[in-house]
Amino acid sequence: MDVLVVDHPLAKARLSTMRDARTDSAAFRAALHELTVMLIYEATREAPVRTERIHTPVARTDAVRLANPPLLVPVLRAGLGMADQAHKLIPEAQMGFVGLARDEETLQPTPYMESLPDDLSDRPVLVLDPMLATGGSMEYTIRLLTGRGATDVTAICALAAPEGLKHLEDSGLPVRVVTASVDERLNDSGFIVPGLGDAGDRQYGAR
Ligand SMILES: O=P(O)(O)OC[C@H]1O[C@H](OP(=O)(O)OP(=O)(O)O)[C@H](O)[C@@H]1O
Ligand SMILES: O=c1cc[nH]c(=O)[nH]1
Ligand SMILES: [Mg+2]
Repeated sequence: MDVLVVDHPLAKARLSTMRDARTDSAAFRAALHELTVMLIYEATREAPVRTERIHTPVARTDAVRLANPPLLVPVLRAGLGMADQAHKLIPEAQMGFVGLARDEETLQPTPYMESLPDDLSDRPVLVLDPMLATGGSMEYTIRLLTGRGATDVTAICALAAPEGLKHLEDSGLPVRVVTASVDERLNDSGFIVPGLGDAGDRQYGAR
């Protein structure tokens, strides 16, 4: 499985703000917005493009556009904090939504919302979720997508745990991961260490 770690100093700085327990909700959301721009920018570096001839005020030249704009899929709640920034970078993208809440006893994802196009064949998909912990929520989401024909899925995460990456790799699903950090491990409660806590609660308050 292809894993790209975006360890640019500016990405590390935003992630450090998110990790710091003193960072309040507004500052946490702002840092996630800025980090999302960097993650999407790197994730789409090799995206196929098409060209068309345009006129500048001075001469004719080639204009470059994405050949096949992706579907963006934020995983609620925490992934909502990445949706607007991703959409600003790729304004021609469509957006689907998946709502999952991890059961904190069993660590299994409980679905509560799904709004996706029926046919995703030939369409790249960017799944937006800041946290890849056990990998259960991402696996659930990717199975929804591959069930609709998706074959080109990229998971965009602020943080990934080694356990979650292994889980996805073992699943055999067609996914690439772009993250700002692969952290040390999960703790006994399934939280990423050192991590940043609960990314949903830190943006929106405790459920
Ligand atoms: O890899 P996993 O072990 O499945 O954990 C990761 C999931 O946990 C968080 O969501 P959470 O269930 O806390 O919901 P929230 O976004 O509403 O807080 C996170 O945003 C992921 O979706
Ligand atoms: O560390 C973690 C693990 C799962 N979900 C989170 O929001 N944080
Ligand atoms: Mg949460």
